[in-house]
Amino acid sequence: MEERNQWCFACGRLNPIGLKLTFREENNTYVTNFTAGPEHQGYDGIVHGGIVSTLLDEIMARYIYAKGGNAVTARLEVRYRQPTPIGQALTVAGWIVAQRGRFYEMAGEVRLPDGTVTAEGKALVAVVDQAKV
Ligand SMILES: CCCCCCCC(=O)SCCNC(=O)CCNC(=O)[C@H](O)C(C)(C)COP(=O)(O)OP(=O)(O)OC[C@H]1O[C@@H](n2cnc3c(N)ncnc32)[C@H](O)[C@@H]1OP(=O)(O)O
Repeated sequence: MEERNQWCFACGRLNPIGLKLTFREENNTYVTNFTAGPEHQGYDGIVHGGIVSTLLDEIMARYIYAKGGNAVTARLEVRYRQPTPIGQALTVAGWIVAQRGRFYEMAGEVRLPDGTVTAEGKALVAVVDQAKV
């Protein structure tokens, strides 16, 4: 991995308050695991919706980044299907739905260990010139 972007809140190795996500690709799907702590909650025991949104944003945009594009999120939609608990190993997955030129239509989800989907994401990810990111 190149040394740029090491302070990314979601994936940077150097960010002391970041989520420090690591990723793998499985069957054309980009995947990370994350266990939220008390510092990530909104209501007691429940992961803050902004953090859930961050997880989905990251998994969808970073998949295109990992494929070599300078990817930015152009649009993000999150459907919170049920509260996401802290203290459980979440699986966050993202995949490509369609490509139109430099725009990728993406989808993603947050799952509990038993497979329950707590949140679904849709995103439009744009590939931009390196000078812009
Ligand atoms: C270390 C790796 C980390 C990776 C994970 C990080 C993920 C992120 O959080 S990225 C940060 C958040 N995102 C951003 O900051 C992006 C900010 N926005 C931009 O840079 C630009 O608006 C950008 C690149 C999306 C599009 O701009 P630009 O390339 O100039 O396109 P532009 O000329 O405005 O639009 C052309 C057409 O593209 C389409 N389009 C452009 N933007 C959008 C959009 N947001 N939604 C839908 N369609 C769009 C439209 O069809 C548009 O035509 P029209 O304006 O007539 O509808």
